Amino acid sequence: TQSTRPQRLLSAVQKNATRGNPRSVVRAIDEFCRHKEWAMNVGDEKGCILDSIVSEVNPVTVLELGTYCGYSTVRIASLLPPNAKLITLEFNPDFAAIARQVIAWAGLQDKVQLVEGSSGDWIPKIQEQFGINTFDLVFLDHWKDRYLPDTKLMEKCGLLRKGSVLVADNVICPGTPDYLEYVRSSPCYKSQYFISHLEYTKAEDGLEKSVFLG
Ligand SMILES: O=C(NC/C=C/[C@H]1O[C@@H](n2cnc3cncnc32)[C@H](O)[C@@H]1O)c1cc([N+](=O)[O-])cc(O)c1O
Ligand SMILES: [Mg+2]
Repeated sequence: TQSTRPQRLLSAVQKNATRGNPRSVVRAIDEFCRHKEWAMNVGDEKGCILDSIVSEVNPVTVLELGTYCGYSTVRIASLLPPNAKLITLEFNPDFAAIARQVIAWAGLQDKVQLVEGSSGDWIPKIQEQFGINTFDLVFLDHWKDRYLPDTKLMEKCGLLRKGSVLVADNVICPGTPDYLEYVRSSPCYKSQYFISHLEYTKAEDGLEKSVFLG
């Protein structure tokens, strides 16, 4: 049977990356996506911006919405302090299965909890299920029309505290206009745009960093 792109991406990791070396996993995926098959990872250029924000926040609790193949999961988790936890939500079982293997190849399975399910269902259950009260950092990279409803849901569930940092991918391409309008106009957020390019292309895209003011 024909393989899927995520399966071919995983094969590239297993062939070209060193077990237990997250940087080699990130490099192998970027090489595959730049020279073989484009895939919707945050990528190397926006990834460097994401790395700098993660390092600045030095989060103990992280939530990622939309795991896909686990590229940004590995990038973020590789920068976390030893006691930190990253919860990543992915509702497509095929993508989740690939991401688990990519995360394991990087040796980061002890820092990462991949939850198979939808953000809408799981955001209200995280506190009771995982004993996490609030998130220091949230990375939004799932369906673009879910960014705003899920942000409002996180506020409602008390998952954000004064100083929590939201980082949103693709605010220009494909674009998340309603989310951008909300975080840039709401008095509850201090927002900043980091201009970059859509992964592996010359098109403009960027990350929006929004600090929740409580
Ligand atoms: O569409 C994009 N991303 C959507 C990502 C979607 C991923 O998040 C999961 N998901 C969705 N809602 C979910 C709710 N709950 C859990 N997982 C969920 C989907 O199963 C998929 O694994 C995209 C597109 C381009 N592009 O150039 O076209 C570039 C990018 O960087 C992108 O991120
Ligand atoms: Mg994206």
